[in-house]
Amino acid sequence: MDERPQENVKFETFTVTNTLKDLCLNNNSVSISGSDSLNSCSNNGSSSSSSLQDVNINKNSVSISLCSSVSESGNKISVSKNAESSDCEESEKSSFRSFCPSKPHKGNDRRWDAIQYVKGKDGDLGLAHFRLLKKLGCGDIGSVYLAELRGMGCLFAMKVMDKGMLAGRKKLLRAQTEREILSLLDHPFLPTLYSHFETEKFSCLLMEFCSGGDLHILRQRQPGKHFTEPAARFYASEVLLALEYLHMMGVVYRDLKPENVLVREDGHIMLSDFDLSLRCFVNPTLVQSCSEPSCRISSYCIQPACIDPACKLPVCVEPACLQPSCFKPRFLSSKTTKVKSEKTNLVNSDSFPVLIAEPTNARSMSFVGTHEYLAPEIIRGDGHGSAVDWWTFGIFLYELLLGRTPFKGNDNRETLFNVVGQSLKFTEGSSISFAAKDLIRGLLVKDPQKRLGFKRGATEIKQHPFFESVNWALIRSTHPPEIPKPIDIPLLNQAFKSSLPSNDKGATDSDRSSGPYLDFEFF
Ligand SMILES: Nc1ncnc2c1ncn2[C@@H]1O[C@H](COP(=O)(O)OP(=O)(O)OP(=O)(O)O)[C@@H](O)[C@H]1O
Repeated sequence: MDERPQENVKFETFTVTNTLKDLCLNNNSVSISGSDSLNSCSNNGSSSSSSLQDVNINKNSVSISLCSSVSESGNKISVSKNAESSDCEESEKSSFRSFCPSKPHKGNDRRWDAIQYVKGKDGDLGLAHFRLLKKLGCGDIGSVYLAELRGMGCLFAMKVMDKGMLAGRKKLLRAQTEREILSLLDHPFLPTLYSHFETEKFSCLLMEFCSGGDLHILRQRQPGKHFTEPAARFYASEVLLALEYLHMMGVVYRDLKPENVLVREDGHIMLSDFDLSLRCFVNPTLVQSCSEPSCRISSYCIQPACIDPACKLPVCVEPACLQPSCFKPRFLSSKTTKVKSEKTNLVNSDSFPVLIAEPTNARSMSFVGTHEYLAPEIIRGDGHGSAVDWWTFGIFLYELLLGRTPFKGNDNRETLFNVVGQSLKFTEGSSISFAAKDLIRGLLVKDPQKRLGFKRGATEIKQHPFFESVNWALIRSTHPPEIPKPIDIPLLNQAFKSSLPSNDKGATDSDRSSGPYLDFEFF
């Protein structure tokens, strides 16, 4: 199996956060509720110019020297190594119906009900409520286990993080960011955070379990180690919808790669791993878009529209044009006047309302991602926004279709130089369609402002001929290219028992999991 080096790089300078709790769009109204918080922001638009001067990378460390006029300082550098399920037993207990206002799409999910039932019965959740069946994998900030909620027959993926380790390795903020982002999400192709609980030693996230492995593993199993075009289109279109939703929620994902795209038991995907994501300020702005005279009123802002807390913009809504065809919700910052006016022009040139939800003005100077997937603007240290996700989407599609990434060098340093300086090439004789190549070329444009998706976000990409056959509204009903084998819980239980050390074989489940100091490494 071809292994990608498991390092992610992270060079963090600042984080702008936003808590957009709920964005609700329907035919007649746009309503946004939530609270914005600016946790720490030392750069919101200050000019910066950097060039890659020297990059030294070895197995365990990354050091980057930037010839830079970026004024932010105090930078931290850290290098990281790197189903929808029917598994719940139908039981009387699950007739307990939970109300989940923050995740309206989970209303009929039995796992919610099971969790609520146990919480209602026992108070808070704890490790003793679960039987850990298997270690699914291990990331930079924790290990993920397949966990069964005792007596309910529901499977979950439980991410367990050692709080001492997080504090010692200064990863508390990463863990907190991931948790905050997970708790915002309610989308079919993104993970559901069912619960979070703490023990004295561990912080545990309870998420949906994906039984189909990840797309990296699945790709290796394909003939020629690449997907057919219809299969690649299927996975890419679901990922695109997930990215679109994330951008709407003010999250720039920044870590797209096949390893982070998990396959649910129904064959649809789930994007995972948010600890490198950037939360940024989203500024929903209603912009007129129709040419009817009644709509010729300037932009509407429905929330103060500035990253800078000192900026006091009026809250204004002009009711005369609150018709569905008359506005487009946009997320724009007052800091990027040029971008804003370009976008407004673009919006006005369209005849149909289009949802565009791009925090393209968000700027981070962090050096994060996986080398082969890093966008040129991240490597150059130019500052980056949501367009990095469209770059990584291009690399992702290339890898699904061709079985390798386009700029891979002999080592990480060469890879980074290739990303910045080498032009895109397709393997001689590769049989991918013109539409696929054209889409990849549009996405892998080195200048983020000229990249497909920069101006109108996912909408622009969805309209590309490569996706012509995709019915976006019914994508969840599309038959996936592959459906994983169902999980055999009794077999897992048996494997779990035989994996116990011999002197533990007589121990009951409750013996093993009741204490707060459960040793997670015994698997
Ligand atoms: N919901 C899930 N269902 C099934 N397997 C999962 C799930 N979440 C994570 N995994 C598995 O657990 C492994 C560890 O995941 P985790 O998100 O902690 O770290 P990672 O993806 O390796 O990256 P990082 O180091 O950046 O956190 C993954 O490789 C994945 O295979």
